[in-house]
Amino acid sequence: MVRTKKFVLENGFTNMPKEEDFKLIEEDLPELKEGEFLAEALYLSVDPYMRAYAHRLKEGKTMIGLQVAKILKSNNKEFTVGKYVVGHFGWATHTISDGLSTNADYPQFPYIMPDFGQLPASLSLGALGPTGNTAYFGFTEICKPQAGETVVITAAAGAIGSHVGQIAKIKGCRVIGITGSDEKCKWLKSIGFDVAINYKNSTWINALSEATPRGIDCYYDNVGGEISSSIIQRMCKDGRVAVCGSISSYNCDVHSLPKATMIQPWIVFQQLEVRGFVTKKWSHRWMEGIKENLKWIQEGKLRYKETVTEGFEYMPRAFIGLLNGENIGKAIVKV
Ligand SMILES: NC(=O)C1=CN([C@@H]2O[C@H](COP(=O)(O)OP(=O)(O)OC[C@H]3O[C@@H](n4cnc5c(N)ncnc54)[C@H](OP(=O)(O)O)[C@@H]3O)[C@@H](O)[C@H]2O)C=CC1
Ligand SMILES: C/C=C/C(C)=O
Repeated sequence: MVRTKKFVLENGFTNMPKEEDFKLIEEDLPELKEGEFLAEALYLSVDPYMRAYAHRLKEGKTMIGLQVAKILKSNNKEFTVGKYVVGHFGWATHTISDGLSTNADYPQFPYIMPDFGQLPASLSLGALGPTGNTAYFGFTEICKPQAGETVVITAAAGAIGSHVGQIAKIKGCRVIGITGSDEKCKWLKSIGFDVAINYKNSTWINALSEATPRGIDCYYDNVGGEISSSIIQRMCKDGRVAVCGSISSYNCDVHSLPKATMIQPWIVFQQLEVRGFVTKKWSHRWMEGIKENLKWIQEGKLRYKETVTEGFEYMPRAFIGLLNGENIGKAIVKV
């Protein structure tokens, strides 16, 4: 008999999630049926979408989330013992799966982790998983960057932002990152960003103007709100905006969303292409993104950083820390 620990949602979130909103419970798992396997989590991901999708979460249900897990027992020919599986198994230490989609709200099939050579399995949650693919497809397909263009990225020191910035450098662009601390700015410069600006400084817009004398060709938007309105007002004609997320709104009730300056005149007169996306759109090309990012990492062109919280019981703390901007690079939890 295997016992799993899991976090269920105790209370629906009001504004910033609190540790009391989660409850850690233990459960015995049943014996495996034909076609099933048992996996033990090694690393779990904490991500902003867990807050953005809060309206879909039900009290008493296991928190949603991706993990990479080791297969301990199996009655499934595709998922054999000893392999690592990447799956949306939620905030749980042990899972029984039949290899099919586990979550109707975020349907995605588990898959066997590709061979990363000596690189850590945790990268399957970040640079060599959804994060890397969100950066790769969202940036290359929507921003369509050209060498010499100016690219601005928000939440630039986070998992996706730092990855996008490095792809932009590979593509020959000039890259400006907007982030929330001087320490993060320093790190962005160390991985090749041309300019890094702390939006918590009251003069950040002046710094952005100085850094973009010709305007902005591509904007990879992770935050939305007033920061994005200020950036979009500096876009060049025919500029492209990839709207990846709007984290500045996630902790607000839908009835009290922050107001931001109107941007439609800039969209019209600069003839901007503004495109939202969800990475699932490129599910059919998933392994292409992973392969490309792996190649860049192996060639030394793409660096990754992880903020690792040790201990499954600290999942809520790691998640709240992410929403508070405590992470640099990808936020993960090591069981
Ligand atoms: N469209 C899609 O398919 C997907 C979209 N996303 C979205 O991408 C974005 C980045 O995600 P990810 O890289 O995983 O997370 P990050 O690693 O970037 O972590 C979130 C960061 O957001 C910043 N932040 C938090 N609150 C605010 C705020 N009010 N204003 C400005 N910045 C804030 C913080 O950094 P700082 O110190 O700089 O403030 C924090 O570290 C999110 O919006 C997420 O929802 C993610 C996955 C898939
Ligand atoms: C699939 C992820 C979506 C967001 C908004 O994070």
